[in-house]
Amino acid sequence: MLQVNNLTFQYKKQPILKAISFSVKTGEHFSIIGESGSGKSTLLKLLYGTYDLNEGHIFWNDTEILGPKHNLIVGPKYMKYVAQEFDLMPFITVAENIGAYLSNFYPEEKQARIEELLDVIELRPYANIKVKELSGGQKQRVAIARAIAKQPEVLLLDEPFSHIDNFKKQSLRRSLFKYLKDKNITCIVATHDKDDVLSFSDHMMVLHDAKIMAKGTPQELYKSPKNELIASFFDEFNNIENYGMVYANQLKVVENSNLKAIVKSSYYKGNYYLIEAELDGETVLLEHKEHLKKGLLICLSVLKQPKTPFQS
Ligand SMILES: Nc1ncnc2c1ncn2[C@@H]1O[C@H](COP(=O)(O)OP(=O)(O)OP(=O)(O)O)[C@@H](O)[C@H]1O
Repeated sequence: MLQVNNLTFQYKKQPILKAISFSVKTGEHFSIIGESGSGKSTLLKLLYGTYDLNEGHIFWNDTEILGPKHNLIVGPKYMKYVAQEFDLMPFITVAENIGAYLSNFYPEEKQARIEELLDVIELRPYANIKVKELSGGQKQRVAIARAIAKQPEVLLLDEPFSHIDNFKKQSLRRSLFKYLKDKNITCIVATHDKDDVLSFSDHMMVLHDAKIMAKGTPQELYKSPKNELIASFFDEFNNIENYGMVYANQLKVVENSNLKAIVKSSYYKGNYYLIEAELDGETVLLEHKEHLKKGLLICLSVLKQPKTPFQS
């Protein structure tokens, strides 16, 4: 288990992270989300032992993870960290980069392992291409494969698919996260992408103002977002009187109701349209299966229980 107790850190005067405590069980997939600059990358770097903490402790099982004051080489052996700037060897091939830290003692096993990893990152046809000839997204995939080559106990991923196109992203994400679960590798992901979180994370945490704003399972945070920042991570939402935060997919067009709105715009989204409408002088967003004409009067129904008087 990874245990973070009361971690506080500042690069200069301003604290970046204050009194952060959380734990991640072995084999769990844990996501860290938060706005740009909220300290996600910094936290991953601290978990890797890149800097000394100002206060607090980090443990992996019974071993404390300590910073450079205590270690000549940053990064414990059982942990791998894939940073946003992946640091590969450009003049050797994809296969050689992936195998860089694997022992040459058993060449057949090494080859088999490289091939297994090439499949995980879906880059088998590029095995013999030099890394300098790859695109940014392909390099990112090689960096991930190299990090898992020696089967770490803990993998830290910073925006792991940020350079990868939408054509590949979905299948690669499933393939990598399934591989990590199968191997019981604890995985901590800093991300801006709800698709990295919703289907894969066991738990997640939101960083804001140097603190933990919320923690829970993706289902808990999605179903009852504590505030607008959290709701906006997951989806388009509205703030509707008596109901609070209502996702666009919880607002439906019905034959008749007291909620009457005028359509302003329809945005094609593939299997639905995102409709922008005006309700009591406020803009609301809803999902609808068809395009609706600008100026159309529609009646809306909220697929959510109204708030009780005690809810905020
Ligand atoms: N090496 C550094 N020296 C000084 N300040 C830094 C350093 N690295 C990051 N910061 C500052 O720390 C804060 C948190 O940065 P960090 O990169 O951890 O945020 P983040 O949540 O990962 O952002 P993003 O989502 O944009 O990657 C920012 O205000 C940033 O300017």
